Amino acid sequence: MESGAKYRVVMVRHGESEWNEKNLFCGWYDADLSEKGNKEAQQAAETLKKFGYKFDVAFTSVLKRANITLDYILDGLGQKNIPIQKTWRLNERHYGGLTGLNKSETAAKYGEAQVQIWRRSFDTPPPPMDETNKYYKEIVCDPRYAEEPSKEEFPMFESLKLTIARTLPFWEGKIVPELKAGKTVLIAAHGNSLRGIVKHLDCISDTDIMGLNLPTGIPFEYQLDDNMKPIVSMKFLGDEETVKKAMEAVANQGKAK
Ligand SMILES: O=C(O)[C@H](O)COP(=O)(O)O
Repeated sequence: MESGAKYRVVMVRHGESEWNEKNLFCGWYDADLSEKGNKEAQQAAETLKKFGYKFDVAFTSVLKRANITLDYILDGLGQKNIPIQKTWRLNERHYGGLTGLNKSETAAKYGEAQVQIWRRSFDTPPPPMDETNKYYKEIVCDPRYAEEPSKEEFPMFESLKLTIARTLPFWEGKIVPELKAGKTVLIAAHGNSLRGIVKHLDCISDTDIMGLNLPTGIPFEYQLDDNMKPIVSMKFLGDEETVKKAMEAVANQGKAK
């Protein structure tokens, strides 16, 4: 590790999902990985193996696109026996009433600027999901949420600010203690739940966070000092050009065709 660094955590956004492929707002809908997403997850395992990563504990959401990505990675590393904690607090941001809509069609209807605000602003939430949304029942009545979140906590929409409000307590309460215990941590989660953690670690402003798009399936590392401050920040394990192109592709999902 770099000098002054004490803790290492690797984060990875799930591989491309079938709804990413169709360019649909996904959020808490439990989309599967696309064929490309499976391959991205397998490539992530190969990359992490090449760099010799050995994880002690992993964290993921309760959504299968992240869980399958994690499974591919741990399987590829031969580390499937490490403890895994799954939590709704690492779920993707809840896209509310936009869930299931096509991002380009939504940009054509409401304007690219409005879609950019819904996708990337800090504290402007999407419109709420209500019972007329095709996916309302499937999400709200999902047995995986029987215990938590509580009825009061169960989101019908989330801004990044609201997402951070439920992700950060888990980071501080469950992930940081593992790091302080000397564990190397792997987090397989989602574009916006990870944007929230990154915003916190790097103290990114509410304005500057609008410019961050995380690519699918490319792991990135943080090395943190004793005060959890980054010594190494968002170091992607992939060549710069590939990462840049992948980030641009995510940004362009919000363009009207
Ligand atoms: O939930 C989704 O639609 C994606 O996984 C993340 O979408 P975004 O890049 O539009 O925020």
